[in-house]
Amino acid sequence: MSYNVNTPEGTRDRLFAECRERRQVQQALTGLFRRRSYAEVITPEVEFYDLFLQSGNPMPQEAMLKIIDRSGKIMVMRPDSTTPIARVAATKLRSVPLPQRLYYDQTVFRSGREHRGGSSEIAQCGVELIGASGRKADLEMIALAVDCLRESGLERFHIELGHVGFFRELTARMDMSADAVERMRALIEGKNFAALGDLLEPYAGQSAARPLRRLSQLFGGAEVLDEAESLSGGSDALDYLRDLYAELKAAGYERYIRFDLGLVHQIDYYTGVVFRGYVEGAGDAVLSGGRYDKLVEAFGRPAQATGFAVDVDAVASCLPCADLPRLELLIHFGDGELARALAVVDARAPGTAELSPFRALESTLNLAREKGADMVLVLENGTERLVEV
Ligand SMILES: N[C@@H](Cc1c[nH]c[nH+]1)C(=O)O
Repeated sequence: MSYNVNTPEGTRDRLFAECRERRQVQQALTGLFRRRSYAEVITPEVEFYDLFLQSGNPMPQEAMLKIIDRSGKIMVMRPDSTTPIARVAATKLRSVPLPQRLYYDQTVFRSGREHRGGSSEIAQCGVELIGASGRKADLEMIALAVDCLRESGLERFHIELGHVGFFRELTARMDMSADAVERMRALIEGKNFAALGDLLEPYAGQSAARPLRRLSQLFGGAEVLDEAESLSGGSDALDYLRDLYAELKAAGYERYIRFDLGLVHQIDYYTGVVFRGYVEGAGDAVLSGGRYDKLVEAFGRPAQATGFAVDVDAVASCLPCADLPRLELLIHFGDGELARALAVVDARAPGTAELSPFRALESTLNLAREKGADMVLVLENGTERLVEV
């Protein structure tokens, strides 16, 4: 393998149309965030590893890309934006009144996604609503998640709502080690029905074993709340989801909302409603978020919060391909004609005209043929003429 020509695993060059599509989605999302009064923050690309241990691990430590600095400290390429933003809200923005609405447009780095064809560099646009608890803040966030995907140009998508409290309520009723609960969480998250059944086998006599076993299959329309209710015998988390649904329905968001009670999330900091956005026909989530009421407090400022991030490239890949402009005109200009030549380029649609670097007109004409341009504009001694290629 040559290190000169290959990029590291999980990374790649992105060219032309892909860049345009990414920018288009970023513009749509950040425009919407600003309209809803979110202000931008940019956090460092490299952070101390310890930062991410502050309130549980947001992800397995082997997923973080590590760097050792000069003094031997372990640093990581930003694996998540929510944790650094919680740090900022609790420190630099400590005296700014709550709630704070913050947004970001930055990359996170997570390795281990390569084997599924995924990238280690994930361009995210996200929001954090810090210092707001309860249903109004959750409703604002879920409505914004729907509006984001609509604003990006997607039509066939939905947001799946879950609640980590439901899983917690059920596991609290189980006599089970913390380790087994964690293993169970991973199996539910991965919708690994068979292994989940095996894990729960020895606990079959306990009352919450049956709903836990069904958890990874409890997804779909609002009817899954009824099924979950009859399996579990009722739960505060389910009542809360029902209440949110009624309000979202009244606001016209009903067609975008589904439920997945098996959404028990790998990221550790969630404490309440969690949600993911899916585009029909595409496998992985394009949006992910939820309520995290303890993370900001871990940095010294009690503040309940909620937020989400959009995977910009995942959204872009679901949109129709952007048409790249075609070069139509080359400009062949003589001495003293630079300003006029640039004025012609600037006046035309971007990407449709460019300057020829050659002195001889014949070379410019050859270049025009090679690049497929239709015309050459010759600017010489204050005159201009068009030459067909
Ligand atoms: N940081 C989360 C998304 C999120 C933002 N706020 C809350 N959750 C992620 O990358 O999946």
